[in-house]
Amino acid sequence: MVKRTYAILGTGALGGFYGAKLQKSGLEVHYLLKSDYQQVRENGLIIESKDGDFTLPQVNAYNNVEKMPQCDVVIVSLKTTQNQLLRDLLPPIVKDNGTVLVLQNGLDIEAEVAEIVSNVSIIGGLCFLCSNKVAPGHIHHLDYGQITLGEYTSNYQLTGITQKMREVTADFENAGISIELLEDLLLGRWKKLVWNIPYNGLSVILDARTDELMADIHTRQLVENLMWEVAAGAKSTGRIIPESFIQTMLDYTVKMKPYRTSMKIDFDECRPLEIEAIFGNPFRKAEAAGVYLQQIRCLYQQLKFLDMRMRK
Ligand SMILES: NC(=O)C1=CN([C@@H]2O[C@H](COP(=O)(O)OP(=O)(O)OC[C@H]3O[C@@H](n4cnc5c(N)ncnc54)[C@H](OP(=O)(O)O)[C@@H]3O)[C@@H](O)[C@H]2O)C=CC1
Ligand SMILES: CC(C)(CO)C(=O)C(=O)O
Repeated sequence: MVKRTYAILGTGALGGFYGAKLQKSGLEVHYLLKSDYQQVRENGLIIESKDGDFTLPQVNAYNNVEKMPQCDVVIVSLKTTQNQLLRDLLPPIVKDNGTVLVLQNGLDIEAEVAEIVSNVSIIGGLCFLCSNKVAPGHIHHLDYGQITLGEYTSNYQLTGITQKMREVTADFENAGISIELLEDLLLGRWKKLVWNIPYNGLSVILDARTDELMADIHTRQLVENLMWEVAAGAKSTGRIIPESFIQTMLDYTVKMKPYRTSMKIDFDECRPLEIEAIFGNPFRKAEAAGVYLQQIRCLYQQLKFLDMRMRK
């Protein structure tokens, strides 16, 4: 059987981790980098992981997509704040009839990708991962790692489990990454937002870790109210998030090790925040369906202020 080749668009905390796992399992992986290019080209990748540390002294590193070979599967793992680059980065490296696997947080990114490339399958992946890039080419995987995958079709109609989903799943599972398959990508994306909207947003605005947000009765209530509003957003697009799921997310976070969300880390390190993909797209999608997500819009407005002030 011919092995599929992979490209990683953005070799950071997430792309570096999954790419290195795929390479370690025997697949050919090509990594696009920016500031870490020289270091990674010369020294490879270091993965410090709760599942076992490993290094890849030699990797296929690039700082220009034009030099990369076309690959069967292209993993989009930039921060969504860089997605305006996809128009230039994606077309040269994805094979005709290949797959684009979007592993970013947020909503509606697959629809943006579909406007850029045609004759490819687009799969969205929700990553339940806690990983940080701690130095150039050095990734620290703290916890979790499972990915939930669903294939995108126009307007997020239900697809069932497709052949392309099964192929990607086989490669990831062979690399030791657990996969769950979804027939309804849009529902999966809304469910991931049940976590990301309250915790990412409040962690920045209130300067708090997840354990602090859960320990205080006022912030815990805020978290829960926001989760309900995400469920209302989902409902406006015809997707039902059951009450039990909200309870599961609250319980999951209470049991989690105290966690500084990725948005809080970005804020602390003065990097642009993924506000549009995680907050803007959801409230705009709901508004287009006639439902006004007041609390989420309020978080969005505060985060936009903080992001703008930080950049000044
Ligand atoms: N980290 C995690 O545990 C999780 C992350 N996610 C999501 O995954 C996505 C990626 O996040 P994460 O990996 O944490 O982010 P990182 O910032 O760690 O990684 C993004 C990488 O993209 C690189 N990059 C940026 N611009 C370019 C460019 N023009 N060419 C090549 N490389 C470029 C960055 O390089 P440089 O540093 O040089 O700018 C960086 O290494 C986000 O949407 C996030 O929300 C979802 C779940 C968990
Ligand atoms: C929920 C969490 C922290 C890990 O499961 C995550 O996936 C994220 O930061 O987006």
